[in-house]
Amino acid sequence: DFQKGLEPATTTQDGSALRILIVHTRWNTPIVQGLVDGAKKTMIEQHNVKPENIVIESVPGAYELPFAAKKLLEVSQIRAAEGASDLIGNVNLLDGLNLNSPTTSSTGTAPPVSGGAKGSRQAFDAVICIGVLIKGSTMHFEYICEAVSQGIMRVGLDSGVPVIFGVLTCLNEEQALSRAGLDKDGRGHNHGIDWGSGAVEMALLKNR
Ligand SMILES: O=c1[nH]c(NC[C@H](O)[C@H](O)[C@H](O)CO)c([N+](=O)[O-])c(=O)[nH]1
Repeated sequence: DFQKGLEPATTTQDGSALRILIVHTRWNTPIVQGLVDGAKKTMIEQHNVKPENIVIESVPGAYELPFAAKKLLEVSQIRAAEGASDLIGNVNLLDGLNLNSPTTSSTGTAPPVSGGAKGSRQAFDAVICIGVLIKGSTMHFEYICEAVSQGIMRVGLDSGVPVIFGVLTCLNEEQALSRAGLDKDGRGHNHGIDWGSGAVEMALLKNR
């Protein structure tokens, strides 16, 4: 069982250049929202991730998390490559980088990343998949937990982008509330905090 103080110690890291995707489910929404808020707040306040560089998407349930993470990662990587090709498209080999072109900034880097989820061309540096599975009276829970954990691991390994497993697999609602820091006696710990720190740490490791 979770014992306070055993979670991984985290120091502040420089997340200021990172773009992070959070995909969350629409099951057990008050608990999921607490976890999402914990991850987002930690990334912004402790690790200096820019709010406009945190993109939040939702899916019906935990079983949909791996597909959404895979798909949204792919789209972000294609858009980033398009951005780079726009830049390359403006290189006039005869006289070097055409710095007068409207699509390159004075430093000849890719077009300035316009803030916000839709406009940015920066690929995601990490994904956090957040969901809450609570056991019912059938084996449905076991099958989903296994499929989702294997699926999320596979997206990370296949894409080369770290995907944080932010899925609580609980035997009852009390366990879930405690792990989102929403339990009445306040003895719990919001695991979203650890997932936010983990996403920044693994994104920086990917970018080394
Ligand atoms: O996110 C969850 N999805 C759940 N089921 C839905 C599943 O994730 C898929 O959305 C559904 O099977 C359609 O693919 C849950 N339960 O069934 O208990 C649950 O607790 N949490």
